[in-house]
Amino acid sequence: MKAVHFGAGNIGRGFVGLILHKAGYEIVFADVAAELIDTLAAADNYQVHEVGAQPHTWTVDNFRALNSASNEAGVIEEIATADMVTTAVGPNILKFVAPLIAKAIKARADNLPPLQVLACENALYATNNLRAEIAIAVDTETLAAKAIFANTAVDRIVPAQDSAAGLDVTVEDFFEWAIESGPFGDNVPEIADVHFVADLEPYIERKLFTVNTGHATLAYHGQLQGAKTLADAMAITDVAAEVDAVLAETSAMLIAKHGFDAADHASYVSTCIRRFSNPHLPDTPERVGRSPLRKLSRDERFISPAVELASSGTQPSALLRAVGAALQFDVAEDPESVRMLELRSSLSAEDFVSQVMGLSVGEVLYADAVETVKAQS
Ligand SMILES: NC(=O)c1ccc[n+]([C@@H]2O[C@H](COP(=O)([O-])OP(=O)(O)OC[C@H]3O[C@@H](n4cnc5c(N)ncnc54)[C@H](O)[C@@H]3O)[C@@H](O)[C@H]2O)c1
Ligand SMILES: O=P(O)(O)OC[C@@H](O)[C@@H](O)[C@H](O)[C@H](O)CO
Repeated sequence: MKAVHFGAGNIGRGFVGLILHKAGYEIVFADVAAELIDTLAAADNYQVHEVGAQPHTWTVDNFRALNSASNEAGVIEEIATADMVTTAVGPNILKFVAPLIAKAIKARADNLPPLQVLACENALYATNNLRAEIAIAVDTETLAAKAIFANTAVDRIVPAQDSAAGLDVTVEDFFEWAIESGPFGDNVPEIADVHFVADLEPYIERKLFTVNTGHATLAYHGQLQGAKTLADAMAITDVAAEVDAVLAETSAMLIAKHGFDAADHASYVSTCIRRFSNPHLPDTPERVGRSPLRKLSRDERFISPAVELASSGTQPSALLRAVGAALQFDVAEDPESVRMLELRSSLSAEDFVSQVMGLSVGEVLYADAVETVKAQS
């Protein structure tokens, strides 16, 4: 079995690559970072160090690496004959990898089973978004015959890596990968570490609105308090209280919407808090808070649950305070942070809320969001 994986970064090598390798796949990493790809192409293996209560080191081998910027044809050829193509490039990058996948689907031999396409990004239904980009270049009949699209929820904290580590990746010991089973019909892939589920929505929403909402809240409030790592931020009483408050709000929303058992959900939340506090994981507010414009958008970790709560008559006060902290995320190396600060000074609070958060005048939460932006001006 062969998988082509776009994005040989942290989650690519430390999660998708590892799990597919353990399931027996040969992996072809495709990335635009020339140095990374050259190093991977020259290596026989790399190691994944799981740190936490149950440390373990895995060796990943049986991979190749191709530069998807300078060798598009090579990547297309690999995808055309692969069983699976996965991505971990960032939700906003999917439109750049889609044309290569589209060309590969068109070139795929009729006698091969459909290509399995999975976007492993932190976003609701990222595979649907990738499919829409691919569909621009492939007719409906070919797409239906030659490809299967499955949404996924991926969960493992992989911090930015020390440059001295080379290809090796340090990751937390926890992981969870849920993939919707329906699109595969009777041919669900055999991947021991994956949880195939009939209905992904509860899993993806629980993950994004617990792990990622809590994580981002910790990063933004923690950075304002001067914390250099996420574990340090968790040790600041006021910051930890904001994380608890935000997760109490999203827990209420998730339990009401998906019918989770309250005790099971409380245990899920406690596990997240423990994961955020992992002292062996050198994670930073800059990484976890990255791309604040994406994180403040309508379908993302703050505004989506806040709208859901406000629609049912609950004031999402902690989520709005987290939004207020996010609006102050000032990291010169992060283009979205720079752009967000420019937009905050060039747009009215009302226009910022419509353009960045996707809320319309008169819509639930609109007025509170405008007040939150004004409070930071
Ligand atoms: N790191 C985590 O803890 C974590 C956990 C779950 C999900 N994710 C999600 O996984 C995705 C990747 O995150 P990451 O932390 O691994 O980031 P990363 O920056 O470490 O890796 C992204 C990789 O994508 C590559 N890339 C960028 N543009 C590309 C293109 N056009 N074609 C091919 N490759 C391209 C980059 O060069 C980089 O190597 C994001 O959507 C993120 O939300 C991350
Ligand atoms: O990747 P982002 O920017 O959407 O979010 C930053 C972190 O919260 C995220 O990468 C987590 O570490 C990950 O989602 C844990 O599964």
